[in-house]
Amino acid sequence: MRVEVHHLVRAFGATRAVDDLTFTIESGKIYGFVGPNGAGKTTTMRIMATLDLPNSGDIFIDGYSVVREPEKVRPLIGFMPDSLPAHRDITVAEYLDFFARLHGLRQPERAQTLKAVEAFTGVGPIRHKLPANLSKGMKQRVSLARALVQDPQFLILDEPAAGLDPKARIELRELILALAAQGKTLFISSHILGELTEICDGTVMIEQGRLLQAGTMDHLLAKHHDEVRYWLGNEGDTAVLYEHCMGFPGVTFSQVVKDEVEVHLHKEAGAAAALLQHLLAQGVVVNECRRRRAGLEDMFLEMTRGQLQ
Ligand SMILES: Nc1ncnc2c1ncn2[C@@H]1O[C@H](COP(=O)(O)OP(=O)(O)OP(=O)(O)O)[C@@H](O)[C@H]1O
Repeated sequence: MRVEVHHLVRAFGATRAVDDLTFTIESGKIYGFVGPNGAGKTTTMRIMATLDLPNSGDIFIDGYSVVREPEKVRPLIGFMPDSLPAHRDITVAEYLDFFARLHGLRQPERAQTLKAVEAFTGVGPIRHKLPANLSKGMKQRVSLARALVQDPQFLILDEPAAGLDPKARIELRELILALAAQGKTLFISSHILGELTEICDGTVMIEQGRLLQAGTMDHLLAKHHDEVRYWLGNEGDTAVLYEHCMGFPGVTFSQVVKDEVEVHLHKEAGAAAALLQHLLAQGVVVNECRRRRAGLEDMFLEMTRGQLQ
Protein backbone atom coordinates (compact mmCIF):
# COMPACT_ATOMS: atom_id res chain seq x y z
CA MET A 1 0.00 0.00 0.00
CA ARG A 2 2.39 2.68 -1.24
CA VAL A 3 1.13 6.26 -1.08
CA GLU A 4 2.55 8.88 -3.44
CA VAL A 5 1.81 12.57 -3.14
CA HIS A 6 2.61 14.42 -6.38
CA HIS A 7 3.00 18.20 -6.56
CA LEU A 8 -0.15 18.73 -4.49
CA VAL A 9 -1.59 22.26 -4.38
CA ARG A 10 -4.67 23.40 -2.46
CA ALA A 11 -5.47 27.10 -2.08
CA PHE A 12 -8.24 28.79 -0.10
CA GLY A 13 -8.48 32.25 -1.65
CA ALA A 14 -5.05 33.79 -1.34
CA THR A 15 -3.87 31.14 1.18
CA ARG A 16 -1.86 28.30 -0.36
CA ALA A 17 -2.62 25.77 2.38
CA VAL A 18 -0.72 23.06 0.46
CA ASP A 19 1.96 24.35 -1.86
CA ASP A 20 3.51 21.85 -4.30
CA LEU A 21 3.84 18.99 -1.83
CA THR A 22 5.58 15.82 -3.03
CA PHE A 23 6.47 12.81 -0.86
CA THR A 24 6.08 9.03 -0.61
CA ILE A 25 4.88 6.81 2.23
CA GLU A 26 6.32 3.31 2.08
CA SER A 27 4.05 0.32 2.44
CA GLY A 28 3.51 -1.22 5.89
CA LYS A 29 5.23 1.64 7.73
CA ILE A 30 4.16 4.24 10.30
CA TYR A 31 4.82 7.80 9.11
CA GLY A 32 4.53 10.88 11.32
CA PHE A 33 3.16 14.06 9.73
CA VAL A 34 4.65 17.06 11.46
CA GLY A 35 4.24 20.81 11.04
CA PRO A 36 3.27 23.91 13.00
CA ASN A 37 -0.37 25.01 13.30
CA GLY A 38 -1.75 25.94 9.90
CA ALA A 39 1.02 24.12 8.01
CA GLY A 40 -1.48 22.23 5.84
CA LYS A 41 -1.60 18.81 7.52
CA THR A 42 -5.38 18.50 7.84
CA THR A 43 -5.86 19.84 4.30
CA THR A 44 -3.44 17.22 2.91
CA MET A 45 -5.08 14.44 4.92
CA ARG A 46 -8.56 15.41 3.81
CA ILE A 47 -7.48 15.25 0.16
CA MET A 48 -5.87 11.87 0.87
CA ALA A 49 -9.18 10.71 2.37
CA THR A 50 -11.05 11.89 -0.79
CA LEU A 51 -12.96 14.50 1.26
CA ASP A 52 -11.53 17.44 -0.67
CA LEU A 53 -9.95 18.02 -4.07
CA PRO A 54 -6.62 19.70 -4.85
CA ASN A 55 -6.32 22.64 -7.25
CA SER A 56 -3.56 20.70 -8.96
CA GLY A 57 -1.39 17.66 -8.35
CA ASP A 58 -2.62 14.29 -7.15
CA ILE A 59 -2.24 11.54 -4.56
CA PHE A 60 -1.91 7.92 -5.65
CA ILE A 61 -2.95 5.27 -3.16
CA ASP A 62 -1.89 1.83 -4.29
CA GLY A 63 -1.69 3.40 -7.75
CA TYR A 64 -5.22 4.85 -7.70
CA SER A 65 -5.73 8.60 -8.09
CA VAL A 66 -7.73 10.35 -5.35
CA VAL A 67 -8.82 12.87 -7.99
CA ARG A 68 -9.88 10.57 -10.84
CA GLU A 69 -10.66 7.28 -9.03
CA PRO A 70 -11.93 8.20 -5.54
CA GLU A 71 -14.33 5.23 -5.56
CA LYS A 72 -11.32 2.88 -5.94
CA VAL A 73 -9.43 4.68 -3.17
CA ARG A 74 -12.21 4.74 -0.54
CA PRO A 75 -12.27 1.00 0.22
CA LEU A 76 -8.51 1.13 0.82
CA ILE A 77 -8.41 3.92 3.40
CA GLY A 78 -9.66 4.70 6.89
CA PHE A 79 -9.70 8.31 8.08
CA MET A 80 -9.78 9.36 11.71
CA PRO A 81 -10.56 13.11 11.82
CA ASP A 82 -9.22 15.31 14.60
CA SER A 83 -12.57 15.31 16.39
CA LEU A 84 -15.54 12.99 16.53
CA PRO A 85 -18.67 14.66 15.14
CA ALA A 86 -21.21 15.15 17.93
CA HIS A 87 -24.13 12.85 17.20
CA ARG A 88 -26.50 13.43 20.09
CA ASP A 89 -29.15 10.87 19.33
CA ILE A 90 -27.41 7.62 18.37
CA THR A 91 -25.36 5.19 20.43
CA VAL A 92 -21.78 4.13 19.73
CA ALA A 93 -23.04 0.76 18.41
CA GLU A 94 -25.54 2.46 16.08
CA TYR A 95 -22.87 4.92 14.93
CA LEU A 96 -20.44 2.13 13.99
CA ASP A 97 -23.22 0.07 12.43
CA PHE A 98 -24.17 3.06 10.27
CA PHE A 99 -20.64 3.30 8.88
CA ALA A 100 -20.41 -0.45 8.36
CA ARG A 101 -23.62 -0.27 6.27
CA LEU A 102 -22.24 2.72 4.41
CA HIS A 103 -19.25 0.60 3.41
CA GLY A 104 -21.62 -2.05 2.10
CA LEU A 105 -21.08 -4.68 4.80
CA ARG A 106 -23.99 -7.12 4.98
CA GLN A 107 -25.06 -9.56 7.68
CA PRO A 108 -23.69 -11.81 9.07
CA GLU A 109 -20.31 -10.30 8.09
CA ARG A 110 -21.31 -6.88 9.44
CA ALA A 111 -22.02 -8.18 12.96
CA GLN A 112 -18.77 -10.17 13.00
CA THR A 113 -16.73 -7.20 11.80
CA LEU A 114 -18.29 -4.82 14.32
CA LYS A 115 -17.68 -7.27 17.15
CA ALA A 116 -14.02 -7.61 16.15
CA VAL A 117 -13.54 -3.85 15.78
CA GLU A 118 -15.26 -3.14 19.12
CA ALA A 119 -13.05 -5.73 20.81
CA PHE A 120 -9.86 -4.40 19.20
CA THR A 121 -10.54 -0.76 20.11
CA GLY A 122 -12.04 -1.55 23.52
CA VAL A 123 -15.34 0.24 22.89
CA GLY A 124 -17.49 -2.82 23.68
CA PRO A 125 -18.33 -1.71 27.25
CA ILE A 126 -19.54 1.72 26.06
CA ARG A 127 -21.42 0.55 22.97
CA HIS A 128 -24.80 1.67 24.36
CA LYS A 129 -23.60 5.14 25.34
CA LEU A 130 -24.04 8.31 23.31
CA PRO A 131 -20.76 9.47 21.71
CA ALA A 132 -21.38 13.04 22.91
CA ASN A 133 -21.22 11.88 26.55
CA LEU A 134 -17.88 10.06 26.28
CA SER A 135 -14.46 11.11 27.54
CA LYS A 136 -11.95 12.39 24.95
CA GLY A 137 -10.03 9.09 25.10
CA MET A 138 -13.16 7.04 24.48
CA LYS A 139 -14.27 9.36 21.67
CA GLN A 140 -10.89 8.80 19.99
CA ARG A 141 -11.37 5.03 20.31
CA VAL A 142 -14.80 5.28 18.69
CA SER A 143 -13.32 7.42 15.93
CA LEU A 144 -10.59 4.84 15.34
CA ALA A 145 -13.19 2.05 15.38
CA ARG A 146 -15.14 3.92 12.70
CA ALA A 147 -12.00 4.18 10.56
CA LEU A 148 -11.44 0.42 10.95
CA VAL A 149 -14.88 -0.98 10.07
CA GLN A 150 -13.94 -1.71 6.47
CA ASP A 151 -10.51 -3.13 7.42
CA PRO A 152 -8.54 -0.55 5.41
CA GLN A 153 -4.90 -1.10 4.53
CA PHE A 154 -4.05 2.60 4.82
CA LEU A 155 -4.98 4.60 7.92
CA ILE A 156 -4.91 8.39 8.09
CA LEU A 157 -5.03 9.61 11.68
CA ASP A 158 -5.33 13.38 12.23
CA GLU A 159 -4.01 14.37 15.67
CA PRO A 160 -5.19 11.13 17.34
CA ALA A 161 -3.36 11.88 20.60
CA ALA A 162 -4.57 15.48 21.02
CA GLY A 163 -6.22 16.03 24.37
CA LEU A 164 -5.53 12.54 25.68
CA ASP A 165 -4.18 11.92 29.17
CA PRO A 166 -0.90 9.93 29.47
CA LYS A 167 -2.67 6.59 30.05
CA ALA A 168 -4.96 7.05 27.05
CA ARG A 169 -1.95 8.04 24.93
CA ILE A 170 -0.10 4.87 25.86
CA GLU A 171 -3.21 2.82 25.02
CA LEU A 172 -3.55 4.61 21.68
CA ARG A 173 0.12 3.93 20.93
CA GLU A 174 -0.43 0.23 21.63
CA LEU A 175 -3.38 0.21 19.19
CA ILE A 176 -1.29 1.97 16.53
CA LEU A 177 1.55 -0.52 16.94
CA ALA A 178 -0.92 -3.43 16.78
CA LEU A 179 -2.32 -2.06 13.51
CA ALA A 180 1.20 -1.69 12.09
CA ALA A 181 1.93 -5.28 13.12
CA GLN A 182 -1.06 -6.30 10.95
CA GLY A 183 0.85 -4.84 7.98
CA LYS A 184 -1.21 -1.66 7.68
CA THR A 185 0.35 1.62 6.55
CA LEU A 186 -0.28 4.51 8.93
CA PHE A 187 0.01 8.26 8.40
CA ILE A 188 -0.33 10.13 11.69
CA SER A 189 -0.24 13.85 12.34
CA SER A 190 0.76 14.94 15.80
CA HIS A 191 2.26 17.75 17.80
CA ILE A 192 3.50 15.29 20.39
CA LEU A 193 6.82 14.78 18.67
CA GLY A 194 8.53 12.73 21.36
CA GLU A 195 5.83 10.11 21.09
CA LEU A 196 6.01 9.99 17.29
CA THR A 197 9.78 9.47 17.46
CA GLU A 198 9.19 6.31 19.44
CA ILE A 199 6.75 4.67 17.06
CA CYS A 200 7.42 6.10 13.59
CA ASP A 201 9.47 4.49 10.84
CA GLY A 202 9.40 7.68 8.82
CA THR A 203 8.35 11.28 8.88
CA VAL A 204 7.05 14.03 6.62
CA MET A 205 7.70 17.58 7.84
CA ILE A 206 5.92 20.56 6.34
CA GLU A 207 5.70 24.26 6.96
CA GLN A 208 3.40 26.79 5.23
CA GLY A 209 2.21 24.06 2.91
CA ARG A 210 5.72 23.21 1.70
CA LEU A 211 7.82 20.17 2.31
CA LEU A 212 10.73 20.61 4.71
CA GLN A 213 11.86 17.00 4.51
CA ALA A 214 10.57 13.46 4.23
CA GLY A 215 12.08 10.03 4.65
CA THR A 216 12.77 7.23 7.11
CA MET A 217 13.68 8.24 10.66
CA ASP A 218 17.08 6.54 10.53
CA HIS A 219 17.97 8.27 7.31
CA LEU A 220 16.80 11.69 8.48
CA LEU A 221 18.32 11.45 11.93
CA ALA A 222 21.66 10.35 10.48
CA LYS A 223 21.53 13.14 7.93
CA HIS A 224 20.73 15.81 10.47
CA HIS A 225 22.90 14.81 13.33
CA ASP A 226 26.62 14.47 12.89
CA GLU A 227 26.85 14.58 16.66
CA VAL A 228 25.70 12.35 19.50
CA ARG A 229 24.04 13.62 22.67
CA TYR A 230 24.88 12.41 26.17
CA TRP A 231 23.68 13.19 29.65
CA LEU A 232 26.31 13.11 32.39
CA GLY A 233 25.65 13.16 36.12
CA ASN A 234 28.02 13.47 39.09
CA GLU A 235 25.69 13.77 42.06
CA GLY A 236 25.56 17.51 42.19
CA ASP A 237 28.72 19.32 41.18
CA THR A 238 27.53 20.04 37.68
CA ALA A 239 29.43 23.34 37.32
CA VAL A 240 32.81 21.54 37.49
CA LEU A 241 31.59 18.82 35.15
CA TYR A 242 30.29 21.41 32.70
CA GLU A 243 33.58 23.38 32.69
CA HIS A 244 35.63 20.29 31.95
CA CYS A 245 33.25 19.11 29.22
CA MET A 246 33.41 22.48 27.49
CA GLY A 247 37.19 22.34 27.49
CA PHE A 248 37.30 18.99 25.72
CA PRO A 249 37.90 18.98 21.94
CA GLY A 250 35.05 17.25 20.14
CA VAL A 251 32.37 18.71 22.45
CA THR A 252 30.23 20.95 20.24
CA PHE A 253 27.70 22.01 22.89
CA SER A 254 27.18 21.62 26.59
CA GLN A 255 24.69 22.91 29.12
CA VAL A 256 23.63 22.26 32.69
CA VAL A 257 20.06 20.96 32.92
CA LYS A 258 18.89 20.56 36.52
CA ASP A 259 21.41 18.23 38.15
CA GLU A 260 22.88 16.87 34.92
CA VAL A 261 25.07 18.09 32.08
CA GLU A 262 23.98 17.68 28.47
CA VAL A 263 26.90 17.20 26.10
CA HIS A 264 26.92 17.00 22.30
CA LEU A 265 29.91 15.16 20.84
CA HIS A 266 31.09 14.80 17.26
CA LYS A 267 30.01 11.41 15.98
CA GLU A 268 33.37 9.59 16.05
CA ALA A 269 34.17 6.13 17.34
CA GLY A 270 35.42 6.30 20.91
CA ALA A 271 34.55 9.99 21.41
CA ALA A 272 32.50 9.36 24.55
CA ALA A 273 35.11 7.02 26.03
CA ALA A 274 37.80 9.66 25.38
CA LEU A 275 35.69 12.31 27.13
CA LEU A 276 35.11 10.07 30.15
CA GLN A 277 38.86 9.28 30.34
CA HIS A 278 39.63 13.00 30.13
CA LEU A 279 37.20 13.76 32.96
CA LEU A 280 38.58 10.98 35.17
CA ALA A 281 42.17 12.15 34.51
CA GLN A 282 41.07 15.62 35.71
CA GLY A 283 39.69 14.07 38.89
CA VAL A 284 36.07 14.76 37.85
CA VAL A 285 33.80 11.97 39.00
CA VAL A 286 31.03 10.82 36.62
CA ASN A 287 28.34 8.62 38.15
CA GLU A 288 26.09 8.37 35.19
CA CYS A 289 26.43 8.61 31.41
CA ARG A 290 23.39 8.13 29.15
CA ARG A 291 23.24 8.39 25.39
CA ARG A 292 20.20 10.18 24.05
CA ARG A 293 18.89 9.53 20.56
CA ALA A 294 17.98 12.78 18.87
CA GLY A 295 14.29 12.82 18.06
CA LEU A 296 11.78 14.47 15.81
CA GLU A 297 11.56 17.43 18.16
CA ASP A 298 15.27 18.26 17.79
CA MET A 299 15.05 17.79 14.04
CA PHE A 300 11.94 19.86 13.69
CA LEU A 301 13.21 22.70 15.85
CA GLU A 302 16.42 22.78 13.81
CA MET A 303 14.51 22.83 10.52
CA THR A 304 12.08 25.55 11.58
CA ARG A 305 14.60 27.48 13.69
CA GLY A 306 12.40 27.14 16.76
CA GLN A 307 9.09 28.25 15.33
CA LEU A 308 7.20 25.18 16.55
CA GLN A 309 3.82 26.25 17.90
N1 LIG B 1 -11.94 25.51 4.48
C1 LIG B 1 -10.98 26.44 4.59
N2 LIG B 1 -11.19 27.71 4.21
C2 LIG B 1 -10.23 28.66 4.29
N3 LIG B 1 -8.99 28.43 4.76
C3 LIG B 1 -8.71 27.18 5.17
C4 LIG B 1 -9.68 26.13 5.10
N4 LIG B 1 -9.10 24.99 5.58
C5 LIG B 1 -7.84 25.32 5.93
N5 LIG B 1 -7.60 26.63 5.68
C6 LIG B 1 -6.33 27.34 5.91
O1 LIG B 1 -5.31 26.56 5.31
C7 LIG B 1 -4.15 26.56 6.13
C8 LIG B 1 -3.77 25.14 6.50
O2 LIG B 1 -4.74 24.63 7.41
P1 LIG B 1 -4.70 23.14 7.96
O3 LIG B 1 -5.90 22.97 8.85
O4 LIG B 1 -4.53 22.20 6.85
O5 LIG B 1 -3.36 23.16 8.83
P2 LIG B 1 -2.85 22.11 9.93
O6 LIG B 1 -1.40 21.89 9.65
O7 LIG B 1 -3.73 20.92 9.97
O8 LIG B 1 -2.99 22.96 11.28
P3 LIG B 1 -3.26 22.46 12.80
O9 LIG B 1 -2.00 21.81 13.28
O10 LIG B 1 -3.54 23.76 13.52
O11 LIG B 1 -4.44 21.54 12.77
C9 LIG B 1 -4.45 27.46 7.31
O12 LIG B 1 -3.97 28.76 7.01
C10 LIG B 1 -5.96 27.46 7.37
O13 LIG B 1 -6.45 28.63 7.93
